[in-house]
Amino acid sequence: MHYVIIGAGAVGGTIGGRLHQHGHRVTLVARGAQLAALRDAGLRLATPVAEHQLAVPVVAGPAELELTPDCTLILTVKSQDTVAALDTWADVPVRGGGVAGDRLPLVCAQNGVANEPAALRRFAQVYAACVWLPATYLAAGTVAAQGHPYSGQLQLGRYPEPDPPGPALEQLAADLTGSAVAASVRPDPMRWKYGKLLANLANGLDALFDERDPELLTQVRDEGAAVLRAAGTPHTTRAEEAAERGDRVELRPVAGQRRAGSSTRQSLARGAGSVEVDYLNGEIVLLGRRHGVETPANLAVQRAVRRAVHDGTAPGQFPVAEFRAILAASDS
Ligand SMILES: CC(C)(CO)C(=O)C(=O)O
Repeated sequence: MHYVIIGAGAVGGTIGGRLHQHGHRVTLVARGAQLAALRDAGLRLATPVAEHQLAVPVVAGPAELELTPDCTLILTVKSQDTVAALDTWADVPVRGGGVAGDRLPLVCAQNGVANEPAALRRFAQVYAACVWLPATYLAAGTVAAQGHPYSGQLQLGRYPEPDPPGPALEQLAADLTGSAVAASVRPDPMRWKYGKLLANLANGLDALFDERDPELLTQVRDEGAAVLRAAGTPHTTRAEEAAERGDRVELRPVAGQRRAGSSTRQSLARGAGSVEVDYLNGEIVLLGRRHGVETPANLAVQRAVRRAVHDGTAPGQFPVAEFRAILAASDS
């Protein structure tokens, strides 16, 4: 199997680096400074117990890579970049005939629940992966993965459910687990992804404020749960997720590094220009509107994070009074 990891940030870099480190064929797809650094010096993957310098092949896009029938595409870009990535890859010819969208499996290893339906417009074989993988993009070419002894945990399954998973997925789960990323094949991956969506509603708050406001956090999660109830959408519980993780993925310090917070906070910190909030708190807002449930706290988080991106606000520094005003306006 040749794993093509589209998006070489913290999650893509860790998954790709771990697979490469354990002898699997991997190509990373990167852009900008990350591409230049990876081409120049390879990937530096720091873990709680070691630092690995990995010469993982990297490309800028399909023009530099021949797709073959043994390729599995793993999408690890942020949700707001999914459609562009699908546009780039779906029509790429595969050696022997046909194009990627018809011939190759595509795994959505991303936060949120909007990627799989988008992928299904362009790819016939779509898989959902619920990813719990605490990692930090430290600098171009350098990623720290804080999970130990496994760097992360994935629940994988076919999309739409309950189609049978297929050999590519079984193989991926085995290869990941053998590469320090614990993975299991499930009949209900979207149930896991909706559960994770509720957890990820904290990402925006973590990006906005240094101090955690437990009431606000409860409010965004309660709204999320109410919306999923109204929609009749099953989701895993936090207890179920914690039990599943067990002691397989313990958070441990990586020498000299402090965890840089949620992926949304990290995007804001590096001035990424866009963040995933429309697909996290914004997904709850969308579902609330569809199902007649008010979601003022999630709407306020979505609006405030978008404003922080627009204004270039540093992570944690969003003025509380301004947030309260946005919340009051969202509540009316
Ligand atoms: C909680 C975590 C780190 C797990 O992967 C995550 O999903 C995120 O920060 O977006």
